[in-house]
Amino acid sequence: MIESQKSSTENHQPKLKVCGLTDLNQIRELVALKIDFLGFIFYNKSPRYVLNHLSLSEISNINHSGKVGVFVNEDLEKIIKISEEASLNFIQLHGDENEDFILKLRKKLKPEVEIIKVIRIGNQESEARTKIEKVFDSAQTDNHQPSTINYLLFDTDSKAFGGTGKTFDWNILNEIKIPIPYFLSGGISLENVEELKNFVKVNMFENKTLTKLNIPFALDINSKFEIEPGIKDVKKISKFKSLIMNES
Ligand SMILES: O=C(O)c1ccccc1NCC(=O)[C@H](O)[C@H](O)COP(=O)(O)O
Repeated sequence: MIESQKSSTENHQPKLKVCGLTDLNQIRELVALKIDFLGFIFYNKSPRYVLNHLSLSEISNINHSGKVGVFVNEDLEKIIKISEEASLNFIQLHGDENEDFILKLRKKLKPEVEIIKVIRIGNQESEARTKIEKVFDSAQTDNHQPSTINYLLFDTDSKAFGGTGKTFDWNILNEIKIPIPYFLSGGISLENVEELKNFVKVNMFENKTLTKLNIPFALDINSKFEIEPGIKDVKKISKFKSLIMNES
């Protein structure tokens, strides 16, 4: 984890990821707003499929250290190629990628590129727990580096994989030991800011030590801040950022 990311966890102030970007002017505005992570969808069934709008070299030329490529059950060599040609900093695996695949990917990716593994949450706490344990049992066995997966991202389960605008019951996460920093995702909007702040507060209050804190490392927003798929409402994002960072 890089230094700036550590200090954010220690301050209990979640970082912000805006996902599903397709427009260079909007990306410039979001960079000026100091958005921490910029998400690009490389899944051609998504209405936010970035390669319908931007080339890999245009993405590569965006000067930002939080460029996240989102992939769903993609071919490993294709992920490597895109990661290098678009100069991505993070790979978000949003499908059913298994431990073997993630390990192979880790070995082929540049060491500085970090992996975010998505866990899609349904209605059952026990199911969520099993999914987390499965990811970690496998990632930590044999001589695997503990850093195979750098972050988790919890999103709402759906056949579309992501970008649904639907929330899951965040309280499911309260009872689960989450061993690494995580992104909270799925239907986050201006309408649930108070609920979100409450969730973060409850977690800070109920856990005594920093290592046990279950608060999100970052919040991931997408379809609830759009005018149409891939076109963001930057004013709305700016308002959300102020509210969540207690700036207003
Ligand atoms: O956004 C998409 O179209 C998408 C499609 C397939 C897989 C992932 C996708 N998005 C990835 C994200 O990280 C989204 O931000 C996340 O699913 C939350 O989206 P939303 O519920 O719309 O806030």
